[in-house]
Amino acid sequence: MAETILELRDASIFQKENLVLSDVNLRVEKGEFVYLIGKTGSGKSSFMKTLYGDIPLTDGNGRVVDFDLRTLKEKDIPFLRRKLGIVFQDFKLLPDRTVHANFEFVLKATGWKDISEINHQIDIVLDKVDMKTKGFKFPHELSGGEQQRVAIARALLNDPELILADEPTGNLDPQTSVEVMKLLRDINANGRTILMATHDYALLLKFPSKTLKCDGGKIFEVVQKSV
Ligand SMILES: Nc1ncnc2c1ncn2[C@@H]1O[C@H](COP(=O)(O)OP(=O)(O)OP(=O)(O)O)[C@@H](O)[C@H]1O
Repeated sequence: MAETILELRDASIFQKENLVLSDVNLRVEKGEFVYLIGKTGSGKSSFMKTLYGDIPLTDGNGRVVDFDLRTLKEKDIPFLRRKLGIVFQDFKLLPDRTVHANFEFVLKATGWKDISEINHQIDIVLDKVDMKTKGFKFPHELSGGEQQRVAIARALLNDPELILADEPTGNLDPQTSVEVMKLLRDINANGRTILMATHDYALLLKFPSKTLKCDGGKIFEVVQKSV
C-alpha cells in the first residue's frame, strides 16, 4: 500500500485571524509530484507555510511526514523541518558566505558534527545539481538558475521525505525554468515526494502531473484540461 506523506482532513488555513482556505481535504502519497496552482493571494503560500509549521494548524487535522500539525509544538518545528526540503522563489541563500559555508551552516544547525561527513554530504548534494565545482562561490557570483540549483541542493542536505517548493521558477527565465523543473523531476524520479506551488502554466503543460488548485477559499484537484 502507498505510504501517505501528507494528509489534511477538514482543515482551515488562516493568516492571523483571517480564514484563507477552508474544508481542506487532501492526501499526497510517497513518490508523487503535485502542483499547487491558483491566482495571486489565493492561499498557496499560506498552505505551504502551514505544512512547514510557520502557520499553526488550529482547525481540522493534518499530518506531514511523521508529524501531527495539530499538536506540533514550537520545539518540534526544527525536527519537522529536518524531514522537509524547502525551496523558495527568492532562493534565500545567506549572501555573506560561500555556497559551501551556507551548506555547512545548515548541516551544523541540524545536528551534524563530523567535518569530513559534512564535507562529503555537501559534495554529494552539489553533485546532484551539477554544481560541484561552484561550492567556493558566493551567491552573488552565480546566475539566478545556478542560485536556484544551489537552493535545491541545500533542500536535499538532510535527505528529506518531502520537498516543498514555493514558486521555485518564479524568478527565472523560461529556459532556466525548464532546467530547474527537469532537476526537480529527476529528484522526484529518485523517490522524493514534491509539492510545488507555481504560476507557470507553460511548465504544467510541458511536465503534466497531479494538480491542486486554490480558488474561492478551497483547494481541489483539477484535471489538466480545465487548468
Ligand atoms: N503575513 C500576512 N498577514 C496577514 N495576511 C496575509 C499575510 N500574508 C498573506 N496574507 C493574506 O492571505 C491571503 C493568501 O495569501 P498567500 O500569500 O497565501 O497567497 P498566494 O496564493 O501564495 O499568493 P502569491 O501567488 O501572490 O504568492 C491573501 O489574502 C493575503 O493578503
